[in-house]
Amino acid sequence: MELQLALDLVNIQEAKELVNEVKDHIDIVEIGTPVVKIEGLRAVKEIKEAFPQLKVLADLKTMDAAAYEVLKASEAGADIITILAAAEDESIKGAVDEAKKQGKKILVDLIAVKDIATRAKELDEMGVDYICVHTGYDLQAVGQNSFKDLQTIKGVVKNAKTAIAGGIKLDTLPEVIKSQPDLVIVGGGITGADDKKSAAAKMEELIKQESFA
Ligand SMILES: O=C(CO)[C@H](O)[C@H](O)COP(=O)(O)O
Repeated sequence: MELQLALDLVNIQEAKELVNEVKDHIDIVEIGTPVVKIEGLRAVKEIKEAFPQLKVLADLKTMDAAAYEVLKASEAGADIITILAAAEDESIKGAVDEAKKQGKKILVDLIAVKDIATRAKELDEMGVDYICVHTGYDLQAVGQNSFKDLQTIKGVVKNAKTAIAGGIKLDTLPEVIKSQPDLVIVGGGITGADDKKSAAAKMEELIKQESFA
């Protein structure tokens, strides 16, 4: 099980400072969708150059022109690129094919998909690398989370790795870990903590304990 730090509400300099603080306790740095929109793929490039030991995920949430966007993010240094599960199958397949050519991975985000079991099964058959359940900020604000959705996709996904994102904090991480996702994505649970290094270290510890249990 890996831990991904999601950076959504920062500029490139702030991103570098945050990663520097927690770099020993995370596996993947996510350049969040708002960061890519505001700073461009330059954010991916600069973080990969500054922290080559970490994998970098570009959270493009691609909906169309998938192969081209995967190519550009790959050229910027991304190791993993995201596409929306709601995209056309042709887009998903284009993303998967381009990622294979570039030696990169595709994470598909199920945000806003209603029948996640059916879509997760289809995505799995299309050869994506990760399938992620995700409660975005706007649904977190009305008290929702993706913990049950994770169990649902674990029941149908046979090949891809499973991931979960959306409002995960230190106190809810044990419940998430029980469902054994391959990847846990945490933004505010680390970036909003008074002691970010300690929050990331405690999360890493919980994940390690469970992985070896
Ligand atoms: O993709 C995102 C928002 O669309 C976030 O990166 C993801 O939800 C993780 O952040 P947080 O833990 O703060 O919810």
